[in-house]
Amino acid sequence: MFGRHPDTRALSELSKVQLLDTTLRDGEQAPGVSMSADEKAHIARGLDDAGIDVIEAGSAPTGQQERETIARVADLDLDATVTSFTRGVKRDIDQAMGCGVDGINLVVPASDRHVREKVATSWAENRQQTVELVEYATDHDLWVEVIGEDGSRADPDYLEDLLGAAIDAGADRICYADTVGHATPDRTLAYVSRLAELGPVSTHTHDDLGLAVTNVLVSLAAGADMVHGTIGGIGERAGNVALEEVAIALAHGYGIETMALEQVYELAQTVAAATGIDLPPNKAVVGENAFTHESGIHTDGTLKDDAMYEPYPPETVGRQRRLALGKHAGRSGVRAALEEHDVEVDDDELEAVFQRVKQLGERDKRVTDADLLAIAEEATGETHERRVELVELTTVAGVGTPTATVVISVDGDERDPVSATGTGPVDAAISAVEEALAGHAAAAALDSYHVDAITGGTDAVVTVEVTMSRGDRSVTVAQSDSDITRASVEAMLYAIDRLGVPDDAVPADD
Ligand SMILES: CC(C)C(=O)C(=O)O
Repeated sequence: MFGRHPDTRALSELSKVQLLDTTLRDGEQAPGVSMSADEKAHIARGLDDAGIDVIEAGSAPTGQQERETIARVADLDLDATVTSFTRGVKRDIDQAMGCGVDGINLVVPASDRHVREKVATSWAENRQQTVELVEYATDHDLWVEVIGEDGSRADPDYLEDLLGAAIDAGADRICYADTVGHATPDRTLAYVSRLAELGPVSTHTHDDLGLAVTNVLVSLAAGADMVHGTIGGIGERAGNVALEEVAIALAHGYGIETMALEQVYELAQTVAAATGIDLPPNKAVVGENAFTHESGIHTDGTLKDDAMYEPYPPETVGRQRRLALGKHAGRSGVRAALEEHDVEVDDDELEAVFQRVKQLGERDKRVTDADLLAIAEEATGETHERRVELVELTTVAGVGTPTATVVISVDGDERDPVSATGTGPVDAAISAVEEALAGHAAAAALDSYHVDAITGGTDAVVTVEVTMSRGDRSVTVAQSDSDITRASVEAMLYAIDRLGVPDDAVPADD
C-alpha cells in the first residue's frame, strides 16, 4: 500500500460526497455556447433524476431571459437544491431571489489581483461587504455558499480570514475555487485543509493543467465534502472538472456513491446536443471509444474475459462494449464481428476477410459493419439482395421551414413521394424516410450520427456515419458525398436494409 499524507483522510472512509452541477452556468460559459430555456429545463430534470444534490441553474445578473430560465428550473419542483450564481452585490441577490431559487453561490474576490485590480477595493472592505451580503441572504432564508474567486492564487491567510468571516456570518458553506486551473495537488491540499477547519467546504476545479479530477480527489482527502463540476467537463477555457469522471473515480476507486452513474451517458449526450460541443472520442466514461476495442490482442483478450481490458463494465455508466475493426484487427475479432451478423465463414474465407479488413484499415479507414458485410460477400460469393433504395431526394431549405421529399423503392417497387419538415434539411429528410417506411424505420433506432468533412471548402466531401439498431442487432454504415443530406439518407437506408426488412413491415401502395 502507498503511504498517506498526514494532512489527508482516507477517501474510502468518507460517508458522503455531494455534487454541485454547474453545467447550466459555468458550462454555458464555454465559448460559443448558449442553451435555450427548454434545453436547460430538460438537462436540470436529467441531473435531478440522476441524484445531483445542487443544481446551479444560471447567473441571475446576466439578464432577463436568463432570470426567466432560472425561474423555470426553480419551478420544476426538483429534489435538488436549485441555486443561482451571484456576484458580491446586493442587487444580484435580489435578482436571484426574484427567480425563486433555494440558494445562491455568492462569488467574492479572493486573490489580490481580483480584490485590487478587478473590483478595486481593499481587503478589509471586501471582507466587510462579504459579511453583510451573507447576513442579507441568510436573513432571506437562502442557502448560501460563498466562493472565494481565484482562491488558489490568493494569499492563504487572507482567504482563510475572508471565508472564515463568511462562515461566522452564517454561510452554509464556503468554496475553494481554482478559477484558472493552475493549482498543483500539493497546493490544493494546503489550501483546502486550512479551509476545512472553518466549516463545510466545496471544491471548484478547472482543467487547465489536466489536473481537475486529481485536485478534486485531493480536496476530498483534505476535508472538502462537495464537488462542483459539469457534465462532460465543459466550461471556461479547458473546462471544469467532469462530474461523471469524479463520480466514477469515487465509485470505482473508493466505493462512494454520488449519482446514478447509469444515467450519465444519456445526460452527456443531451448536454452535447444542447451545447453543440461534441464529446471527444477518447473522453473517459462518455467518449465514443471509452469501451471500444480494436487491436487484435485486446479484442481476443476481451472475447475471453470481458474485464481483460476494462476497469469496470460499460453498463455501469449506461454504455455498451464495442469491438471495432481496423488496421489492428485480429482474426478472432473478425470472426466475432461476422457472427454478430450471422455470417458463417470457413477458415479460408475468414483469412480472406481478415486480410481485406486489415488492408482497408491501413488506408486510414475505420471498417464499418457495412464494409465488413460487403467484404464477407466477396469472400463467400453470397451476395446480399438490396431491398430498400433511394430513388429521389429533394430538399427545400432557406427562410421557411425546411422540407424534404423522398421517393424510395422497396423490392424494386417505386413508392409514392413522401414529404416531411424538420429543424433543417437533414432532419426533414430523415423524417421523410421514416414516414416512407411507415414506422419500420422508426422501429430501427438511430443510435448515433456523425459527420466528418474529409476535404475542405464549400464543396467539401463529407462522410456521414450512422449506427442503427433493432433489438440486439446494430449496423454501422458510412456514406460519403458532397451533399450531406444525401449522404445521411443513403447511410440510413443502407443500415435499415442491412438490418433486414420484415415483409409485413413494408407498406404497400394503395
Ligand atoms: C466564479 C467561480 C465559482 C468560477 O466559476 C470559478 O472560479 O471558476
